[in-house]
Amino acid sequence: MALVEARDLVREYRMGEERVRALDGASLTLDGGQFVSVIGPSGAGKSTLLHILGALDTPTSGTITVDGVDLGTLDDDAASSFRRHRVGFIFQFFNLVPTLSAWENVALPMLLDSKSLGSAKPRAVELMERVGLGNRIDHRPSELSGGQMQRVAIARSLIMDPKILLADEPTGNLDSKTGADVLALLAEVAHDEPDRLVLMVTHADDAADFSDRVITVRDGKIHDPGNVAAAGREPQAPTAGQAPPSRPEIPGPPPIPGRPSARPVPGALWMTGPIPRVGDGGRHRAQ
Ligand SMILES: Nc1ncnc2c1ncn2[C@@H]1O[C@H](COP(=O)(O)OP(=O)(O)OP(=O)(O)O)[C@@H](O)[C@H]1O
Repeated sequence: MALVEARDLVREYRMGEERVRALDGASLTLDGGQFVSVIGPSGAGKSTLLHILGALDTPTSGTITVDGVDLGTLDDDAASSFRRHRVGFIFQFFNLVPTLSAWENVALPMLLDSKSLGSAKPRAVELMERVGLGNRIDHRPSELSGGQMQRVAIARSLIMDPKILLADEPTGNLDSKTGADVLALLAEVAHDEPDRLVLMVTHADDAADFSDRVITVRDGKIHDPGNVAAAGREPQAPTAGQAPPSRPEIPGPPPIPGRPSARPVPGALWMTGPIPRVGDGGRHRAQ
C-alpha cells in the first residue's frame, strides 16, 4: 500500500452564505523515499491539502489513508496522537518556543509524549548534529539565524521518527541562498530513510531543482506532471493522481520544570490535543 492514498478529496468552507471549495476532487498516491514539492497559484488549495494529509483538517468528503491509517476514522484524540507520532511538521515561521534552548525545542514532541527531558536529550542532540547545528544546541531561538531556526524545526520534526514530514512554505521566510540550503537538507532527510516522504508546499522558484516530484494544485485539483530527475537522482515511475487566512491561537506547550511558561505558539496544532472547531459550523476538526 502506498504511504499516502487520497481519493476525491473535497474541502468546502462556508463563510456565511458563501461557499469556497478549497479542494475539489483531489486524488493523490505517494510512496516514501522521495521529496515532493506542491506548487500552484495562491488560493489553489495547497495548504488545505497539506493540512488534511497531516490530520490538521478533515475533508468534507473523500477518503485518505496515511501510513496505513484511515484518517476518516480518527476522533480528536486519535488525530492528535496521529499528528504527534506519524507526522513531522515544518512551518514558514519555524514555531519554536522562544524560552527553550534549541535542543529543548527539538525534544519538545517527546516531552509531550510523557518522556523526560533527560531521556529525550541524546536523540535531540543527535538530530541537532544531523542538521549541522551541533555547536548551537544551547542557543535560544533569538540567538539563531532564520536558516538555523528552520534547521532546528526540521530536527524537531524528526524526533518521533515519522515516515512523513509536511512542510508548509519552509523557505518562505528565508533569503534564496539560505532557502536553497534548507531545500537541500529536506531532500537529504527524505532520502535518509527508504520509506520517508517529505511533502512541501512552496512558492520557491528553485524547488524543482531539489525535488523528486512536483505536483501542481490548481482550482482545488491536482495536476501531476510526474517526477523530475533532481539532485542527481533517477526519476521514479509516475503515479496517478492550501495556510488558511488565519489560524486559531493554540495553547502553548506544558511547563518544563525550572523554566518560565512558554507563550502560546501560533500554529502549534501538531503538538496539542483536540483542535478548536471554527469557521465551518463545527463540522470539521480544524480550519
Ligand atoms: N479556514 C478557512 N475558511 C474559509 N476559507 C478558507 C479557509 N482556509 C482556506 N480557505 C480558502 O480556501 C482556498 C484555498 O486556500 P489555501 O490556503 O489552501 O490555498 P494555497 O494554495 O495554500 O494558497 P497560498 O499559496 O496563497 O498559501 C482559498 O480560497 C482560501 O481563501
